[in-house]
Amino acid sequence: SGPPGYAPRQLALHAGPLTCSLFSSLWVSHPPSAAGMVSPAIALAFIPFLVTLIIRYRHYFLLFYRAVLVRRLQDCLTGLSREERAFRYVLTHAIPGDPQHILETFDQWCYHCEYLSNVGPHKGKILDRLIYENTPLTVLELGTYCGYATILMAQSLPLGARLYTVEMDPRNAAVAEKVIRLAGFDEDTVELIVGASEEVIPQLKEKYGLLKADFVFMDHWKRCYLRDLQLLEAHGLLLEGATILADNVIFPGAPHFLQYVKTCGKYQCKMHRTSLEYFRAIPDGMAELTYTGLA
Ligand SMILES: C[S@@+](CC[C@H](N)C(=O)[O-])C[C@H]1O[C@@H](n2cnc3c(N)ncnc32)[C@H](O)[C@@H]1O
Repeated sequence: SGPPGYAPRQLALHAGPLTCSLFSSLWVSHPPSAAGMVSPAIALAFIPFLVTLIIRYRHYFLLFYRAVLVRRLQDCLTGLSREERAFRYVLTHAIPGDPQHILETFDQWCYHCEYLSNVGPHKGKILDRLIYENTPLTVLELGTYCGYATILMAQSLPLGARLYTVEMDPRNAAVAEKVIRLAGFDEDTVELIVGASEEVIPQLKEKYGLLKADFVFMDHWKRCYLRDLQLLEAHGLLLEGATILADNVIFPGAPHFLQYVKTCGKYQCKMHRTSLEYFRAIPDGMAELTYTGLA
């Protein structure tokens, strides 16, 4: 799951070299006139290129439209953040105390109203299955957002297990706190920590009593994945055999993180190829790691 702004970045990555070479060849053969005007013939020559670009990357344009443009417009019109708007919808449509119904209500909102970067129903199944198979007692989530994945995991935890979830944005954390309590999870089961992961991780043992995690869900900013995994290792917070599930490693991607986990010798890696939350046409993946404690 990723924040708005990914679509243009992804587009620039794909379209950049092609656009540049096209522009530079046109520049050489037809430099702009003194008035700085591009001739209509050259402008016309671009139309097929633009149409091809739009068709090829239509799903990324749609993502940009829904995640950025609609969001900005609604923010101005309502004076609320989109996460607060989603919470209002959930509050009026979901059954309190029923986590599954709350998740489905979020999904309805995301498919029919506005885009949210929850893990979503398809990748959610992978997460749910791993929690079910591993029966972890101590779970750490990095990036709570609205609490979607938090309640998805919490509902499958074995009795006596504890989930710590870390969110740095206080507005998102306020929404998540309400969602988690609406779903019926108390502070003994789910503890929401408001702060940036790089500050919270070093304090997990002493301040929060998290000695070692046997399941980690990484779903915050992708550029933080590698740094935070190494922080977890350095502070001895990973139990041998722990599972780490990292979302969005294909879109928007976390190449340095993937390179590290594949080469450092401390992890067994498996890739779950899937699609971006609420966008079946955009490929994405989740990396499942098993910490061997070696190397
Ligand atoms: C993709 S959303 C998380 C989605 C959530 N896991 C779910 O599936 O419902 C990413 C969230 O991570 C938070 N975040 C990003 N970097 C962070 C960091 N370094 N520490 C804590 N939270 C972070 C953002 O504020 C955002 O709310």
